[in-house]
Amino acid sequence: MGTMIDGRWETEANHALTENGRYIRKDSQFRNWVTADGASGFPAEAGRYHLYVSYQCPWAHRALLYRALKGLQGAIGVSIAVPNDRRMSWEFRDDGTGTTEDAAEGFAYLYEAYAAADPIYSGIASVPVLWDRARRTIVNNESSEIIRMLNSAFDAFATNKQDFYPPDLRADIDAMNEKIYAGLNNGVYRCGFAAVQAAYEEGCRQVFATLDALEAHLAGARYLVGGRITEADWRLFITLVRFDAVYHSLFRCSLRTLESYPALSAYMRDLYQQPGVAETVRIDHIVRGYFSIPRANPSRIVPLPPQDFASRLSQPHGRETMQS
Ligand SMILES: N[C@@H](CCC(=O)N[C@@H](CS)C(=O)NCC(=O)O)C(=O)O
Repeated sequence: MGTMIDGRWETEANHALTENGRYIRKDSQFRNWVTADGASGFPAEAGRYHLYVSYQCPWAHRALLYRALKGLQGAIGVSIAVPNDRRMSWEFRDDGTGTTEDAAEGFAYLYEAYAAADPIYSGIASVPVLWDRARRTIVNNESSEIIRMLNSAFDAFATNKQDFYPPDLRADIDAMNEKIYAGLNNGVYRCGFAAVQAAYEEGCRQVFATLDALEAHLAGARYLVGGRITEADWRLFITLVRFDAVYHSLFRCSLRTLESYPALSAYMRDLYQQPGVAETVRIDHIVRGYFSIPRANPSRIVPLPPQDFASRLSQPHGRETMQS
């Protein structure tokens, strides 16, 4: 898939992904913050910041979701990558399926943004990227931080000022996030990218132990924390919505389908039906992108996307009357 070494894209090079057969995710390297008051050097402004994303990627999906939920489409632009094998890193081109050229900077490939931000950058060129058009640099490439910025720093331009990380629920949200990250968001990757049997089995059991616990919790509560939709729900949603189409099959999360969990699948429909969410879910890009990852699928034959996906997610969820 290639990677960046000293500011150049190297098609044949790869950074180590596993240790003792276990998949290890590296920390993101650009960690600046946009703030409402600009004290960080990156003041929130309309038209200044831009998101580089792919509909395939669950981490990028977090950023796209927040842009839609907060009504920031008018203030923050977006470039949508082609969900291909990333031989040259993520590519920006209109392939007729909803991908785009890069209207902000004219980058053909995402590595160009990383090289512009740091001429000696080494590491993966990942989405999402929050890009500053004024300083021509990457502000941040860590989705968990990008969504916190979109949640509050841009409220002067947001059509929805709802706070998904309210102060009174922060400790509970953080605790829930940790479980969901280890057991699911990253847990499915520990299954899919394990290099030895024992690492895969350990990852797979953790994924389903986490799903089982969430099923029990969501049978008695409409949302994860505090009886309202919070960041924890959105961070769970992006993994659930991919589960049956790619994690169950390609990543060998094989014990059960998500659809066989009644509470979790109704909960997923509930979130999918919130305003603005459905447009951010492109199951065709998700399937094509994951099955184009060479180390996960050497033949790169892409299955046809699941039938009636959007209409099944639009069915009644029956959770409106739940007490908490
Ligand atoms: N920690 C990052 C992870 C982002 C990430 O892993 N993105 C993947 C796509 S799902 C990527 O762009 N990978 C590029 C590559 O592996 O070359 C975040 O949450 O923002």
